[in-house]
Amino acid sequence: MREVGILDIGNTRTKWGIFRSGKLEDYGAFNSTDDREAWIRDFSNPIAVSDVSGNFNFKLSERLHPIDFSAKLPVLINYNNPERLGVDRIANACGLIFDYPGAAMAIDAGSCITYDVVTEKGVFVGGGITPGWSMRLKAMHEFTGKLPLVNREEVAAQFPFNSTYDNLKGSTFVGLCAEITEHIQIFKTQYPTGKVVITGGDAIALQKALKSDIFADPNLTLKGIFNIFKHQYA
Ligand SMILES: Nc1ncnc2c1ncn2[C@@H]1O[C@H](COP(=O)(O)OP(=O)(O)O)[C@@H](O)[C@H]1O
Ligand SMILES: CC(C)(COP(=O)(O)O)[C@@H](O)C(=O)NCCC(=O)O
Ligand SMILES: [K+]
Repeated sequence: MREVGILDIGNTRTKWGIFRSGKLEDYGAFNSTDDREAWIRDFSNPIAVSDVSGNFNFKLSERLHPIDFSAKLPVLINYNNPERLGVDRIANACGLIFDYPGAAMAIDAGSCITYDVVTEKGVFVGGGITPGWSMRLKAMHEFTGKLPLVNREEVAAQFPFNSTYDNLKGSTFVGLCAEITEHIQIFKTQYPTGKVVITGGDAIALQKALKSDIFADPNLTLKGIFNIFKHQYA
């Protein structure tokens, strides 16, 4: 297993990674499905795939291996309906287990925000799911007659915000940060020495704004998929 490719197919973007001798050496995100297909065609080694979009064609190449959640995993799963659990969330749990020993929580700020908690004994015990940053802004535009589509960015202004754009932008951001901070606080009450790791497309922007002491690890899911693949095929 000198070289392994990884695909993390989310509901917004597909992220890719290449591990050589167990180390993530190259990574990125595709701009289109055509780019993704070309990458798969050109990659000559096994490719481990996590797909939560549900519309990826695994028949494109025989080098594609869906990570199999009914097979052995480096994490134990304690979830009422494990058959529905997002594979990206299990991958995040498996990323935590190897790189952040002890109790830990992954916050994956992607299309949705997921909270994934792993105990010190290496058991995934659930977490939470809420709408992601872009999804919140898109929803207000789509489900109203008059609200504009606003870019996700922080506002320099303070509450009370003074224009339509800043009302949407500013309070969405205040709400997002408050929600994440509250989840971290609850987690810390239950696991006082637990580590918190933020990942996903919005991780860096959010880490900067959050006052809590948390790690940003944008490649946590890629590393978790690799850990699972290694566990199942090595
Ligand atoms: N270049 C980008 N294209 C699209 N979304 C981006 C980009 N950079 C950051 N984002 C933000 O990241 C989110 C997607 O994060 P990602 O972790 O890729 O999600 P998913 O795994 O659900 O596809 C978007 O909803 C958006 O808020
Ligand atoms: C919650 C998710 C939509 C997150 O997907 P993402 O935002 O990364 O595209 C995905 O993990 C999923 O479809 N989960 C299934 C439900 C569950 O985890 O219980
Ligand atoms: K994700």
